[in-house]
Amino acid sequence: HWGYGKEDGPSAWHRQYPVAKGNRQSPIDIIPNEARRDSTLGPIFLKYDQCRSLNIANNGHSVVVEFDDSDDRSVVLGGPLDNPYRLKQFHFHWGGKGCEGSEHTVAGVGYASELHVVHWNAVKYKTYNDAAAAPDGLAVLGIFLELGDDHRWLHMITDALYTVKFKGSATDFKGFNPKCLLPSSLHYWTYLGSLTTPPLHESVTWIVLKEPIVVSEKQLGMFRMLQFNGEEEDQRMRMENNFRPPQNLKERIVRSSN
Ligand SMILES: Nc1nnc(SCC(=O)Nc2ccc(S(N)(=O)=O)cc2)s1
Ligand SMILES: [Zn+2]
Repeated sequence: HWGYGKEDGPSAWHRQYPVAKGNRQSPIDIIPNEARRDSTLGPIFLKYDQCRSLNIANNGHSVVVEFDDSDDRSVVLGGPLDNPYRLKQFHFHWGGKGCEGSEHTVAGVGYASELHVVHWNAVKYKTYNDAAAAPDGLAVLGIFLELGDDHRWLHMITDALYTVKFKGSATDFKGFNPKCLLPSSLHYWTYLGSLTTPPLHESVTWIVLKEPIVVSEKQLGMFRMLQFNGEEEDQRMRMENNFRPPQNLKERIVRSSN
């Protein structure tokens, strides 16, 4: 199975997932000076007030908070999107102590971590899995985390991490609204890309926010108590450095909101 180690990591994924060498792979290095300012790109709107979080889980690659996506109660719309996209889940990618950990980089510089808020096009597709394999199926909001003071709301996530230490564990996680994890500005870069983990489907309209949120090293360190392995496995592997490095931009352009 795929992972982030030497043998099963990003450089090996192409063997089982040939699309890894495709023309719209993610993440990428975003070069602000080369992004095209597009006046037709309007603001994005995040309608999360009615969102219903369900659980928090360790899927062996990251920690994921899932939402009830049985109706259009919470969606992202506007910006580059032709339809509203339904909130499905969010998860994180991070590094080792003091190392970089984001997936997208900005002019070659990485952040300590990156939050991905995953939405799917329920107007055009019947199920999430159908959408996840379609070129306009997903919209993922990328938010950079940089190190500084404690984030006032992240403790709601880090306080729950001990309950999902091992791969395959999940616990109830109700009443969490990801709005509390947003920066003050919703200015963004956008480009057409892919899932950043297998199956690497080229189905994502990426919306990467320019402004990072600030979390403390202590808070980010709590994520490293998670393990890639299941409770019953002998080999204990700390969950860290679960990020794919930037991929070739190929024939794509990155657009910038105003
Ligand atoms: N046959 C299939 N396997 N897996 C799927 S879709 C599962 C899924 O949601 N994967 C997923 C992978 C990466 C990302 S990410 N890091 O946000 O690009 C989001 C989501 S369809
Ligand atoms: Zn992700």
